[in-house]
Amino acid sequence: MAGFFSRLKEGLTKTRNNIVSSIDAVFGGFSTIDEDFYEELEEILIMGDIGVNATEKILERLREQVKEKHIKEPAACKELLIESIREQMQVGETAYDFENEQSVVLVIGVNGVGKTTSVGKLAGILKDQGKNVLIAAADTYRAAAGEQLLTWANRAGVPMIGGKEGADPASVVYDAVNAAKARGVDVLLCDTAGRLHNKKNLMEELKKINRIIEREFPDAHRENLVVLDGTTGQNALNQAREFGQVADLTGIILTKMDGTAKGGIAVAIQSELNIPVKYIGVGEHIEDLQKFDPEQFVNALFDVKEEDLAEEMTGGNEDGE
Ligand SMILES: Nc1nc2c(ncn2[C@@H]2O[C@H](COP(=O)(O)OP(=O)(O)OP(=O)(O)O)[C@@H](O)[C@H]2O)c(=O)[nH]1
Repeated sequence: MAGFFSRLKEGLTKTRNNIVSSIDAVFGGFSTIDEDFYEELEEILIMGDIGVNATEKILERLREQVKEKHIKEPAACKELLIESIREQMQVGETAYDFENEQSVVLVIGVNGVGKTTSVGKLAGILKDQGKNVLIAAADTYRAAAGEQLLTWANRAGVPMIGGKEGADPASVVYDAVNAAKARGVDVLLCDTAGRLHNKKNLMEELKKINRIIEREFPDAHRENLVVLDGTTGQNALNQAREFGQVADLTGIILTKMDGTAKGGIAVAIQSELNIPVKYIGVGEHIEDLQKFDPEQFVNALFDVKEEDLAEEMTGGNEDGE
């Protein structure tokens, strides 16, 4: 787990250097907690893509706590700010039932966000858990997409079912679902296209794929993961909302968090979408896709030291790691 945490921390370096060092500068630069202090914090959080709504909630909570605890020194409320961000990210227990049941996992998202890469990484993770995994390459619009996925499938040591360029993606899914049933596959991972002639066609195709899975494999546990590119900021929220109109989204894979200084988007997503971030991508290697733990994310971001965590845990958090 230590390796995981340090990879996460390393992946969040750009965000830490941006948001967290600016926050530190405010804590160090103000001698009293006044409106200017809150305004500066607000600006930094919004600039870091935490989003207007989540920022408002975070600062409202901070103000309450500052009042309640009679805090006068800005430096003394850093912990409270971190805690308030943590609170905003809590969405309850995140379930990974697809790991333990026969499942079909549909991976959707717009073009270039990291769907194929994430399917490949996920296949590797599940295979390492001893699962029988099958990949369906339902992005038949781009020949390179199938080849790229095959490279990942080979790397993960997992079979793949694809179709010729231009084949009907729904027919690839049909074949893959039936193969999954026949072979007793634990998890079928379906990569989908991110680009069609227009958005309407893309959405219609996803609906069709959904219907086929429901009809052919009604007993399978379903997981619909939308992939969002962390570097696209608030746009990512809109994409999730749009995909949410055609598929019952069960989780988010937030990619490229290593490539952005505005990793606050994870806070905005957790706080505003009501769909849990299940995985976070912090690099291009297989081990750079990690299960998302909001607590760990905030600790990695703010570089919360182990001693501080131990203190917090003895403060009543019994189910800490
Ligand atoms: N740095 C970084 N790069 C990533 C991450 N995830 C994906 N990428 C890169 O993002 C690029 C696009 O990823 P793809 O997996 O091809 O995206 P896609 O959504 O399948 O794209 P289409 O097939 O065009 O729809 C690739 O160069 C990946 O290596 C990540 O977490 N960090």
